[in-house]
Amino acid sequence: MADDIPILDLAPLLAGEPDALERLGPQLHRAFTEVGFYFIRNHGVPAALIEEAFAAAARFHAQPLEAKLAMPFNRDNIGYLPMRGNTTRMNAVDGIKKPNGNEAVFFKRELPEDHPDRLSGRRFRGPNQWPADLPGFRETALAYAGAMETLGRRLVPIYAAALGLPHDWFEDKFREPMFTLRMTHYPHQAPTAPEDEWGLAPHADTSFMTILAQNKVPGLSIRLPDGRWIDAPALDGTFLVNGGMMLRRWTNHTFLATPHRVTNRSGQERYAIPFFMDCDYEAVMAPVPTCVTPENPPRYPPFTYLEFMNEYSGANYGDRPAAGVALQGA
Ligand SMILES: O=C(O)CCC(=O)C(=O)O
Ligand SMILES: [Fe+2]
Repeated sequence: MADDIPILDLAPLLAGEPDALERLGPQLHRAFTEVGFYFIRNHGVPAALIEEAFAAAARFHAQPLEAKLAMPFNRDNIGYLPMRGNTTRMNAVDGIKKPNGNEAVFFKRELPEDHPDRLSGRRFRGPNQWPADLPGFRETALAYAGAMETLGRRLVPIYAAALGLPHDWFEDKFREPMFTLRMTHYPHQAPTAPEDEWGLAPHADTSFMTILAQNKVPGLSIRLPDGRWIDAPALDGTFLVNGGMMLRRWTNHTFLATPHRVTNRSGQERYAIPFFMDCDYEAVMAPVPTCVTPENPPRYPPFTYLEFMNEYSGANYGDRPAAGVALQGA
């Protein structure tokens, strides 16, 4: 099944070979017009760091429930969301009725306390919440998020090449990109559980780019554009990357935001550590010029991260997510 999902080798790019982007661009274009997912290999992220991040996710969720509830999910989309704490409605693929069978914790970029956005209380710019009794957890989460951000920013010029843009076209829009690190725990579901009892119901991500570390425990499946659901293949030493709704809107529907879902009937606990990367807080996502033609006029007015996320999370949103808010990471 790996045949369905293109594999991009990053070695030439990371080695600085001059024609690397020219060669990767068409591969990415094919991935995002035919599948919506691609693998990357030779990405330069140490396997030990990935292992550590998975272990940190397991340690976090092994804490007593009270410790996790002490850092409740908030209006910045930061903190802990308990089991069955949300139901996929927005971006839902089929009529989803049951809450998601996972618990998750969300972290964003650390901003200095005197950062203007912190001082003015801008949404999605608040402080991370950290567990009080997990030595080393914060360091690992930040190291992993840092490695993912570096990797994500290396990938962005490939998107420009794929879209027929100058290779630095996105550069001033990804100077300090928004991101979310999500650490999810999917308890094992009984083999007899109903079909529609999802670990994570079918959805499209909100992100520009989602980077997902390979999971030793299966459970993720992907809906190809022809409607077939395939199990995500686990290729050693790779990351699986997909695009979300922001990429789809920004590219005026040229690129796919492919639905996917999780069920964990493996008999083991499953953890996942997706990293969702978006553009800068202030960047304006106006339809990419090469994606606008007389036959495909702009489908959306220009928008920002904040506008998109406010709309996505529901306008009337207090300190807690409104009941039924869908939450797929970023
Ligand atoms: O658990 C996984 O493998 C994928 C998770 C996912 O799709 C998400 O968090 O948006
Ligand atoms: Fe997802």
